[in-house]
Amino acid sequence: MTLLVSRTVRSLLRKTPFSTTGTTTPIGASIRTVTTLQETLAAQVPEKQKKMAELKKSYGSEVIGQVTVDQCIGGARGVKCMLWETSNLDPDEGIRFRGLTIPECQAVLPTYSGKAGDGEPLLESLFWLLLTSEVPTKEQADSLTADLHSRAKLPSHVVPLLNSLPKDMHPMTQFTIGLAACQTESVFAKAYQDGVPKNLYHEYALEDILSVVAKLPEIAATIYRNVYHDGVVSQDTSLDFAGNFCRMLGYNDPSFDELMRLYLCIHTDHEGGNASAHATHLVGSTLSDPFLSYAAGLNALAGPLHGLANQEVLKWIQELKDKFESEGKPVNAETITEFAWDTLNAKKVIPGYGHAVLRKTDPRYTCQREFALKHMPDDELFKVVDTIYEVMPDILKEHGKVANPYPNVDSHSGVLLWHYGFTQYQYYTVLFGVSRAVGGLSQLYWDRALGLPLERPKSVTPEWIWSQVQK
Ligand SMILES: CC(=O)SCCNC(=O)CCNC(=O)[C@H](O)C(C)(C)COP(=O)(O)OP(=O)(O)OC[C@H]1O[C@@H](n2cnc3c(N)ncnc32)[C@H](O)[C@@H]1OP(=O)(O)O
Ligand SMILES: O=C([O-])CC(=O)C(=O)O
Repeated sequence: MTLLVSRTVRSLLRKTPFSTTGTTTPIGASIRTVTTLQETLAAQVPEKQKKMAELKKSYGSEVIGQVTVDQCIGGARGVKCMLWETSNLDPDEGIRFRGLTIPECQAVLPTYSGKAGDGEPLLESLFWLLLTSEVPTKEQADSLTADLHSRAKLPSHVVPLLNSLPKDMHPMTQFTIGLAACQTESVFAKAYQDGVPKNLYHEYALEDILSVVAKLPEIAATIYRNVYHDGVVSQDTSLDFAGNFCRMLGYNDPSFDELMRLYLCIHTDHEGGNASAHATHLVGSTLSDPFLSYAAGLNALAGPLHGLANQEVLKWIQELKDKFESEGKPVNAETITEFAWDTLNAKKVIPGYGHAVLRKTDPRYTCQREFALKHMPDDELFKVVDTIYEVMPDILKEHGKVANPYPNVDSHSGVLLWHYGFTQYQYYTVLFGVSRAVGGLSQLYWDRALGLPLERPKSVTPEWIWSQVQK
């Protein structure tokens, strides 16, 4: 540790990649006593680059899969064609972040109180884990909190731009506009224009990645306060990222802070193939900077088959309640079953159910259910969600089409927010978007550090497929 600390101090005295003055300003605050994120990563990069070169040189021509016509036409399900460092998704077990399941993360990652297991992990802890594959100390997580707070200020043109947007523009549209407008701050884009060599791209990418994650809460909170409240965003930077974000949104309840920590952690990453992560990775592979790359990710997240499903779930539940309450009927297993069949017979999807990879209940659903059992066991909407869970898998099995009849993350997140008075469900996907940046952009760092190339798979025409299958 002593050795590492002195190396940290030495490295702080080098010229930072984004310094325009050539001075020896240290990179952040409170980092002299801990090994910083930047240093941890800098120490890992050469070894990872070496391993990657070795993998390519020794095994580059090994076959790891094949592609069927179904997969080619059917959205590339199961095709192994993307490298993803930060997490892996097992169809039965669900997500592992750098090898750790959600309960394992909850057991080992630093929390707000400082004690692992005492409350939900800090988003900063998970960000550190995803980037470095190491569990940080509380001091390291705190140093990242300080670094993110120090980068949070938006460029002066962004809040006026957000204020000028129509209040009925969807919050996700406003969110991508706000983020794209922050791209004026990209040090990666500037470095590229200045001709920086490619072996240094990842250093500039990291600067942008931290800045994007840091700036998202204020963009998100400005939209929320503008659309639903008075437009005023307050802050409390003595808190962690999630706690401060709750204050910015206008919530001041330690239990809601804990929910936000859980929410932000579990939505970060879901391996690489999901649409928002994939879009970020794809756009980043053109050497578009992290601001623009993640704006692409947000646009993917805004689709109802992906992140927007969380708003659709709440809408579905409200419509269900309205229908049966107006008919003087209770919301129970029987009426939910009736409403589900109405939805399916109208050829619409049941939002929050099914998954492209998972084949069991999403562990992100399970941990949210556990949060509800602990914090709001008697909540009316939680009971509705629980009853939906009792009946829906059998309905979907009987329907006979879905590969996975079980709930995904979006099925539960909304009712937890609703319990705390956060009822503006059109906004819910923005919260998802604040979180997904952490996973998608952690990978983007490694994309640049490992020198991954432009992504450009081969497309084929239907005629070509016919010619192949009829050979
Ligand atoms: C964070 C996330 O992105 S999690 C996913 C959030 N999205 C949702 O909850 C929306 C509802 N779910 C769905 O639409 C799907 O399950 C998806 C998009 C998540 C996965 O899609 P796929 O991998 O194609 O699912 P699957 O192989 O099971 O689809 C087979 C058929 O079942 C249908 N199906 C799948 N899930 C559902 C559902 N929840 N309700 C009704 N039908 C469904 C599909 O539309 C498809 O129908 P088709 O043959 O007429 O085209
Ligand atoms: O993995 C997927 O395809 C969708 C999903 O659950 C996520 O992105 O969180």
